[in-house]
Amino acid sequence: MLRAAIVQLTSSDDPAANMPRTEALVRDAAKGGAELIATPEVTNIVSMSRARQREMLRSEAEDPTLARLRAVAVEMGVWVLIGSLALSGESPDGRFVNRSFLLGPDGGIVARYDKIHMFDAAPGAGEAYRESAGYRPGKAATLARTPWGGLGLTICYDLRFPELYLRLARAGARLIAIPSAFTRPTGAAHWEPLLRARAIETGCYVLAPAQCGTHPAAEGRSRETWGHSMIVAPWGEVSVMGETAGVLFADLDMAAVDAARARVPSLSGARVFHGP
Ligand SMILES: O=C(O)CNC(=O)[C@H](CS)NC(=O)CCC(=O)C(=O)O
Repeated sequence: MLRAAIVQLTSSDDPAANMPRTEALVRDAAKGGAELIATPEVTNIVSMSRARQREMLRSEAEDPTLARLRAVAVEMGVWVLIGSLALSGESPDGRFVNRSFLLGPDGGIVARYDKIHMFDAAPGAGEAYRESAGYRPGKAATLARTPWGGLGLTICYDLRFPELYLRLARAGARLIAIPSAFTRPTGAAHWEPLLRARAIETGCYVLAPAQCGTHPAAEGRSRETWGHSMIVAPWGEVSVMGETAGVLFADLDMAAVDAARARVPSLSGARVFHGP
Protein backbone atom coordinates (compact mmCIF):
# COMPACT_ATOMS: atom_id res chain seq x y z
CA MET A 1 0.00 0.00 0.00
CA LEU A 2 1.05 3.54 -0.76
CA ARG A 3 -0.61 6.33 1.17
CA ALA A 4 -0.63 9.24 -1.28
CA ALA A 5 -1.96 12.76 -0.88
CA ILE A 6 -2.71 15.54 -3.31
CA VAL A 7 -2.72 19.20 -2.30
CA GLN A 8 -5.19 21.66 -3.86
CA LEU A 9 -4.15 25.33 -3.86
CA THR A 10 -5.25 28.82 -4.90
CA SER A 11 -1.81 30.22 -5.69
CA SER A 12 -1.57 34.00 -5.97
CA ASP A 13 0.95 36.08 -7.91
CA ASP A 14 3.18 36.40 -4.83
CA PRO A 15 5.46 33.36 -4.32
CA ALA A 16 6.42 34.51 -0.81
CA ALA A 17 2.75 34.49 0.23
CA ASN A 18 2.04 31.15 -1.46
CA MET A 19 4.96 29.33 0.12
CA PRO A 20 3.73 29.13 3.76
CA ARG A 21 0.27 27.97 2.62
CA THR A 22 1.76 25.29 0.42
CA GLU A 23 4.16 24.20 3.13
CA ALA A 24 1.35 23.98 5.73
CA LEU A 25 -0.73 21.67 3.51
CA VAL A 26 2.28 19.50 2.63
CA ARG A 27 3.00 19.16 6.36
CA ASP A 28 -0.66 18.26 7.04
CA ALA A 29 -0.39 15.58 4.35
CA ALA A 30 2.79 14.17 5.89
CA LYS A 31 1.28 14.22 9.40
CA GLY A 32 -1.67 12.28 7.98
CA GLY A 33 0.72 9.53 6.96
CA ALA A 34 1.18 10.31 3.27
CA GLU A 35 4.41 8.93 1.83
CA LEU A 36 4.02 10.67 -1.55
CA ILE A 37 2.55 14.19 -1.69
CA ALA A 38 1.78 16.03 -4.94
CA THR A 39 1.09 19.74 -5.50
CA PRO A 40 -0.50 21.50 -8.52
CA GLU A 41 0.91 23.10 -11.65
CA VAL A 42 2.56 26.48 -10.97
CA THR A 43 2.55 25.93 -7.21
CA ASN A 44 4.79 28.98 -6.80
CA ILE A 45 2.81 31.58 -8.79
CA VAL A 46 -0.34 32.04 -10.85
CA SER A 47 -0.13 35.35 -12.68
CA MET A 48 -1.71 36.82 -15.80
CA SER A 49 1.15 39.34 -16.18
CA ARG A 50 4.44 38.54 -17.90
CA ALA A 51 5.93 41.67 -16.30
CA ARG A 52 4.95 40.41 -12.85
CA GLN A 53 6.40 36.98 -13.66
CA ARG A 54 9.67 38.54 -14.86
CA GLU A 55 9.88 40.39 -11.57
CA MET A 56 9.01 37.46 -9.28
CA LEU A 57 10.42 34.34 -10.97
CA ARG A 58 13.82 32.87 -10.14
CA SER A 59 16.04 30.23 -11.69
CA GLU A 60 15.98 26.66 -10.41
CA ALA A 61 19.16 27.31 -8.39
CA GLU A 62 17.62 30.34 -6.65
CA ASP A 63 13.96 29.42 -6.39
CA PRO A 64 12.83 29.72 -2.74
CA THR A 65 9.83 27.38 -3.09
CA LEU A 66 12.04 24.56 -4.36
CA ALA A 67 14.56 25.08 -1.56
CA ARG A 68 11.83 25.19 1.10
CA LEU A 69 10.02 22.07 -0.11
CA ARG A 70 13.32 20.17 -0.33
CA ALA A 71 13.86 20.98 3.36
CA VAL A 72 10.29 19.90 4.22
CA ALA A 73 10.75 16.60 2.34
CA VAL A 74 13.83 15.84 4.46
CA GLU A 75 12.28 16.92 7.73
CA MET A 76 9.09 14.90 7.19
CA GLY A 77 10.80 12.01 5.37
CA VAL A 78 8.38 12.07 2.44
CA TRP A 79 8.44 12.07 -1.36
CA VAL A 80 7.15 15.34 -2.82
CA LEU A 81 6.05 15.88 -6.39
CA ILE A 82 6.08 19.63 -6.96
CA GLY A 83 3.51 19.74 -9.76
CA SER A 84 5.39 22.57 -11.30
CA LEU A 85 7.32 25.74 -10.67
CA ALA A 86 7.45 28.61 -13.12
CA LEU A 87 11.16 29.39 -13.40
CA SER A 88 13.16 32.09 -15.19
CA GLY A 89 16.75 32.09 -16.38
CA GLU A 90 16.48 28.57 -17.84
CA SER A 91 16.02 29.42 -21.54
CA PRO A 92 18.36 31.52 -23.72
CA ASP A 93 15.38 33.08 -25.51
CA GLY A 94 14.14 34.62 -22.26
CA ARG A 95 11.07 32.43 -21.92
CA PHE A 96 10.26 30.76 -18.60
CA VAL A 97 9.98 27.02 -18.10
CA ASN A 98 7.07 25.14 -16.48
CA ARG A 99 8.99 22.41 -14.61
CA SER A 100 7.92 19.54 -12.32
CA PHE A 101 10.25 18.16 -9.64
CA LEU A 102 10.14 14.83 -7.87
CA LEU A 103 11.91 15.14 -4.49
CA GLY A 104 13.04 12.10 -2.54
CA PRO A 105 12.82 11.82 1.27
CA ASP A 106 16.47 12.88 1.48
CA GLY A 107 15.52 16.16 -0.24
CA GLY A 108 17.33 15.19 -3.43
CA ILE A 109 15.88 15.98 -6.85
CA VAL A 110 15.04 12.54 -8.26
CA ALA A 111 13.54 13.80 -11.53
CA ARG A 112 12.66 16.95 -13.43
CA TYR A 113 10.18 17.39 -16.28
CA ASP A 114 9.51 20.45 -18.47
CA LYS A 115 5.91 20.64 -19.75
CA ILE A 116 5.87 19.54 -23.38
CA HIS A 117 2.47 20.71 -24.64
CA MET A 118 1.83 24.45 -24.35
CA PHE A 119 -1.74 25.66 -23.82
CA ASP A 120 -2.34 27.96 -26.80
CA ALA A 121 -6.12 27.99 -26.84
CA ALA A 122 -9.27 30.07 -26.48
CA PRO A 123 -11.39 27.85 -24.24
CA GLY A 124 -14.37 30.22 -24.06
CA ALA A 125 -15.89 33.04 -22.02
CA GLY A 126 -13.46 35.51 -23.63
CA GLU A 127 -10.47 33.62 -22.26
CA ALA A 128 -7.35 33.17 -24.41
CA TYR A 129 -4.00 31.69 -23.45
CA ARG A 130 -0.72 31.63 -25.33
CA GLU A 131 1.51 29.68 -23.00
CA SER A 132 4.15 29.15 -25.69
CA ALA A 133 4.80 32.91 -25.79
CA GLY A 134 5.85 32.88 -22.14
CA TYR A 135 7.25 29.39 -21.66
CA ARG A 136 9.71 27.22 -23.58
CA PRO A 137 8.23 23.74 -24.08
CA GLY A 138 10.13 20.65 -22.98
CA LYS A 139 11.15 17.92 -25.39
CA ALA A 140 11.55 14.82 -23.25
CA ALA A 141 9.06 12.53 -21.52
CA THR A 142 10.19 11.63 -18.00
CA LEU A 143 9.69 8.41 -16.09
CA ALA A 144 10.98 8.45 -12.50
CA ARG A 145 11.78 5.39 -10.42
CA THR A 146 10.10 5.20 -7.00
CA PRO A 147 9.67 2.45 -4.38
CA TRP A 148 6.14 1.94 -5.77
CA GLY A 149 7.17 1.61 -9.43
CA GLY A 150 7.61 3.99 -12.33
CA LEU A 151 6.08 7.45 -11.98
CA GLY A 152 5.35 9.34 -15.21
CA LEU A 153 5.64 13.11 -14.91
CA THR A 154 3.26 15.19 -17.03
CA ILE A 155 1.57 18.59 -16.60
CA CYS A 156 -1.96 19.90 -17.25
CA TYR A 157 -2.55 20.36 -21.01
CA ASP A 158 -0.35 17.29 -21.65
CA LEU A 159 -3.49 15.42 -20.46
CA ARG A 160 -4.98 15.88 -23.93
CA PHE A 161 -2.19 13.99 -25.73
CA PRO A 162 -2.80 10.30 -25.04
CA GLU A 163 0.30 9.07 -26.90
CA LEU A 164 2.47 10.53 -24.14
CA TYR A 165 0.62 8.46 -21.54
CA LEU A 166 0.71 5.23 -23.51
CA ARG A 167 4.44 5.65 -23.99
CA LEU A 168 4.99 6.28 -20.27
CA ALA A 169 2.91 3.23 -19.37
CA ARG A 170 4.66 0.98 -21.89
CA ALA A 171 8.00 2.20 -20.51
CA GLY A 172 7.01 1.11 -16.99
CA ALA A 173 4.81 3.77 -15.40
CA ARG A 174 2.43 2.50 -12.70
CA LEU A 175 1.65 5.98 -11.38
CA ILE A 176 1.15 9.11 -13.46
CA ALA A 177 1.12 12.70 -12.17
CA ILE A 178 -1.03 15.29 -13.98
CA PRO A 179 -0.73 18.45 -11.84
CA SER A 180 -2.94 21.14 -13.34
CA ALA A 181 -4.41 24.64 -13.46
CA PHE A 182 -7.45 23.90 -15.60
CA THR A 183 -9.78 26.63 -16.83
CA ARG A 184 -13.37 26.52 -15.54
CA PRO A 185 -15.07 25.94 -18.92
CA THR A 186 -12.73 23.14 -19.97
CA GLY A 187 -12.71 21.74 -16.46
CA ALA A 188 -16.48 21.44 -16.38
CA ALA A 189 -16.57 19.80 -19.82
CA HIS A 190 -13.41 17.65 -19.96
CA TRP A 191 -11.41 17.28 -16.73
CA GLU A 192 -12.94 14.15 -15.23
CA PRO A 193 -13.48 12.11 -18.44
CA LEU A 194 -9.96 12.81 -19.68
CA LEU A 195 -8.37 11.86 -16.34
CA ARG A 196 -10.42 8.68 -16.11
CA ALA A 197 -9.57 7.78 -19.70
CA ARG A 198 -5.83 8.21 -19.09
CA ALA A 199 -6.03 6.00 -15.95
CA ILE A 200 -8.13 3.32 -17.63
CA GLU A 201 -6.20 3.14 -20.90
CA THR A 202 -2.79 3.02 -19.16
CA GLY A 203 -3.82 0.89 -16.17
CA CYS A 204 -2.08 3.41 -13.93
CA TYR A 205 -3.01 5.36 -10.82
CA VAL A 206 -3.42 9.01 -11.80
CA LEU A 207 -2.63 11.78 -9.30
CA ALA A 208 -4.11 15.09 -10.46
CA PRO A 209 -3.63 17.93 -7.92
CA ALA A 210 -5.05 21.18 -9.25
CA GLN A 211 -5.31 24.90 -8.72
CA CYS A 212 -8.76 26.13 -7.63
CA GLY A 213 -10.65 29.36 -7.11
CA THR A 214 -9.95 32.95 -8.12
CA HIS A 215 -6.41 34.12 -8.80
CA PRO A 216 -5.22 37.75 -9.04
CA ALA A 217 -6.27 39.66 -12.15
CA ALA A 218 -3.71 41.63 -14.19
CA GLU A 219 -3.75 43.65 -17.39
CA GLY A 220 -7.54 43.54 -17.38
CA ARG A 221 -7.65 39.74 -17.36
CA SER A 222 -8.86 37.61 -14.50
CA ARG A 223 -8.31 33.92 -13.94
CA GLU A 224 -10.33 31.23 -12.24
CA THR A 225 -9.38 27.57 -12.07
CA TRP A 226 -11.53 24.47 -11.80
CA GLY A 227 -10.20 22.65 -8.73
CA HIS A 228 -11.78 19.16 -8.40
CA SER A 229 -8.35 17.59 -7.84
CA MET A 230 -8.58 13.83 -8.34
CA ILE A 231 -6.94 10.54 -7.64
CA VAL A 232 -8.07 7.93 -10.17
CA ALA A 233 -7.49 4.18 -9.79
CA PRO A 234 -6.42 1.99 -12.74
CA TRP A 235 -9.97 0.61 -13.07
CA GLY A 236 -11.33 4.18 -13.22
CA GLU A 237 -12.67 4.77 -9.69
CA VAL A 238 -12.37 8.41 -8.63
CA SER A 239 -11.68 10.27 -5.37
CA VAL A 240 -12.35 13.96 -5.87
CA MET A 241 -11.96 17.28 -4.03
CA GLY A 242 -14.19 20.36 -4.14
CA GLU A 243 -13.33 23.91 -5.13
CA THR A 244 -11.34 25.08 -2.11
CA ALA A 245 -7.76 24.49 -0.97
CA GLY A 246 -6.98 21.38 1.05
CA VAL A 247 -5.58 17.85 1.07
CA LEU A 248 -7.01 14.57 -0.27
CA PHE A 249 -5.59 11.23 0.94
CA ALA A 250 -5.85 7.87 -0.78
CA ASP A 251 -4.42 4.45 0.03
CA LEU A 252 -3.20 3.04 -3.25
CA ASP A 253 -3.01 -0.73 -3.62
CA MET A 254 -0.37 -1.04 -6.34
CA ALA A 255 -1.57 -4.59 -7.06
CA ALA A 256 -4.66 -2.92 -8.61
CA VAL A 257 -2.39 -1.92 -11.51
CA ASP A 258 -1.62 -5.54 -12.39
CA ALA A 259 -5.21 -6.58 -11.68
CA ALA A 260 -6.70 -4.00 -14.07
CA ARG A 261 -4.17 -4.86 -16.79
CA ALA A 262 -4.89 -8.57 -16.37
CA ARG A 263 -8.66 -8.11 -16.65
CA VAL A 264 -8.39 -6.01 -19.84
CA PRO A 265 -4.97 -6.30 -21.52
CA SER A 266 -5.36 -3.30 -23.88
CA LEU A 267 -2.02 -1.77 -22.84
CA SER A 268 -0.13 -4.73 -24.27
CA GLY A 269 -2.71 -5.56 -26.97
CA ALA A 270 -2.09 -2.83 -29.54
CA ARG A 271 -1.63 -4.13 -33.09
CA VAL A 272 0.38 -2.72 -35.95
CA PHE A 273 -1.94 -1.66 -38.77
CA HIS A 274 -1.86 0.21 -42.06
CA GLY A 275 -3.63 3.44 -43.00
CA PRO A 276 -5.61 5.58 -43.03
O1 LIG B 1 0.15 30.16 -17.21
C1 LIG B 1 0.93 29.73 -16.35
O2 LIG B 1 1.58 30.45 -15.58
C2 LIG B 1 1.12 28.26 -16.24
N1 LIG B 1 0.43 27.54 -17.24
C3 LIG B 1 -0.85 27.18 -17.14
O3 LIG B 1 -1.55 27.42 -16.16
C4 LIG B 1 -1.40 26.47 -18.32
C5 LIG B 1 -1.38 27.45 -19.47
S1 LIG B 1 -2.50 28.86 -19.22
N2 LIG B 1 -2.72 25.96 -18.12
C6 LIG B 1 -3.13 24.87 -18.77
O4 LIG B 1 -2.37 24.17 -19.43
C7 LIG B 1 -4.63 24.59 -18.66
C8 LIG B 1 -5.09 23.57 -19.68
C9 LIG B 1 -6.56 23.49 -19.73
O5 LIG B 1 -7.29 24.15 -19.01
C10 LIG B 1 -7.16 22.58 -20.72
O6 LIG B 1 -6.45 21.74 -21.34
O7 LIG B 1 -8.39 22.66 -20.91
